[in-house]
Amino acid sequence: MTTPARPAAFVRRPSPRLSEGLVTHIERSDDVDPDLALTQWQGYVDALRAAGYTTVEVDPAPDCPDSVFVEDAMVVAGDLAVVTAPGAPSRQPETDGARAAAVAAGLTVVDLTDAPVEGTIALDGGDVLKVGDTAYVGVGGRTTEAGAQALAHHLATVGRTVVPVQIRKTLHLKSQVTALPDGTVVGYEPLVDDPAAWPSFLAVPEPEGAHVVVLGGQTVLMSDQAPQSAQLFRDRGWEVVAVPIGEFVKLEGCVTCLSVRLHDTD
Ligand SMILES: NC(=O)NCCC[C@H](N)C(=O)O
Repeated sequence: MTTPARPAAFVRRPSPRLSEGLVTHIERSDDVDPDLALTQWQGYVDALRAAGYTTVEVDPAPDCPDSVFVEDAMVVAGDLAVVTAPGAPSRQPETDGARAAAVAAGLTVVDLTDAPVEGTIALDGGDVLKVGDTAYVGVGGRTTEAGAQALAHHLATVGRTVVPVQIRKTLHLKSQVTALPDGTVVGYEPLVDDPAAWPSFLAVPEPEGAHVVVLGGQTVLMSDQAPQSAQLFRDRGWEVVAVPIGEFVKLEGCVTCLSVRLHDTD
């Protein structure tokens, strides 16, 4: 019997300029603590490792305040890494390090913009929610229609289908919904554009309960600021690992955006 390969995840150390990161749908906080952010980031990385992940550090980008949100720079499906075209100009330099890390990891690497699509191609990885062979792509914030079409072009090569979803209420699609291991989509209803659009939707009682990272098997990783949602998930049979990520939430981040998991669910 062969030993299954350990799952892997890309992470990126926070920039010392984290407090200058973008905020769009929330008030800017004046008390982002870079030391606490680094401690929380290390705790998040440790939680991935404790769940059996090998973590691979993308080279830091100290001049890019939002670079810790590495998920936005790359979409991985199977062995394919699509280097994104971030919708915010200040985040576009983040993709060079992401591309280098994906090449070094031996993935097949393509650029999102290298697709036969008309119009402005922009897409953040935070807008891509993978559930089975479907990638739901949030359009309307950082991601354009052309960006979703370009991703569809690339993901078709690995047998994935893109379903565009219009978003208005949050920065990214995965700021409003993510999926449990069985594909149930979870979201905090006041921030979900259209709960009825999801085939299987579970409302959670806290905003931060909407964000889960599937760690494989029965386990999800989430913020420690959503204890009632965590209990709801436990009651449904899932194991929950909860971590403090408050300094990143102040910059409109969540658990999903702090890593790129090299497996097919989010
Ligand atoms: N995928 C994510 O949820 N990314 C969070 C990005 C937050 C960052 N401050 C931004 O506005 O781009």
